Amino acid sequence: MIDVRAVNYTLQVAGRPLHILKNVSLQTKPSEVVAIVGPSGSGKTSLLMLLAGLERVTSGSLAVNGADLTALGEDDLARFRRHTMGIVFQSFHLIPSLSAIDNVGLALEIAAPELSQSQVREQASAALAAVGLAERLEHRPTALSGGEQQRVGLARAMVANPPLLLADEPTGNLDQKTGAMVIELMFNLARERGTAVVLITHDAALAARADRVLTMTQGELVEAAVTH
Ligand SMILES: Nc1ncnc2c1ncn2[C@@H]1O[C@H](COP(=O)(O)OP(=O)(O)OP(=O)(O)O)[C@@H](O)[C@H]1O
Repeated sequence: MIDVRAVNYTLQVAGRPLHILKNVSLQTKPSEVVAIVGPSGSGKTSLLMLLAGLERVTSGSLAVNGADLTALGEDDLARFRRHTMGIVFQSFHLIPSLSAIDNVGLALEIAAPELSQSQVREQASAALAAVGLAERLEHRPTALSGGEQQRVGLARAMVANPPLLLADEPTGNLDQKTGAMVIELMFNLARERGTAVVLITHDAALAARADRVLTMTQGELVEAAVTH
């Protein structure tokens, strides 16, 4: 699913190079659930941004689902993102003026413009039911709890059935119990559908539920433990 080899990622900050990722390699299989842990500022989000095609590597190779992201232009990258991955963020990033079903429906429309309005509603509604929110379809984000908002975020990321789910501290804004529930849901959905997952978390207990745990330390990625 993911094939990252000898990736370096360097930004120029105040005229000086900042080496954010150093010789990072990572190979994952389809359906594999990988957790990345590590201290704040170690480069975890930067790696996710590269995997999402939202930033570009400085050197090295990076392929996702068979596509060489270093060779794609911006339009192809955008198309690739729409069809290949769902992304869940720490701060939910829902559109405040839209109901839960419209937040999810909009993502589906973008990924699958050929669908009719009624198909979009039907599939968005099913995606929300899959995260336990069948009774909250018309709620706007402000009328939902944090855990519910993140479940909408998860439904939005999964509604087009992407082969890869990227999650950047999806429980970071939730209390421990709610966070554990959202992760449980995410892992269950991913396993049911064979979705590969790359999850960034500060929570070692949540990370331990993944197939593999890797640790990022000062821009270097190492395999931490085999959990199963
Ligand atoms: N656009 C940028 N300009 C300057 N520095 C940056 C930029 N993006 C990232 N950095 C720096 O690169 C380092 C890695 O950042 P990154 O967000 O990847 O870390 P992280 O491991 O995800 O941290 P956290 O757990 O706190 O989210 C940090 O020191 C950060 O300040």
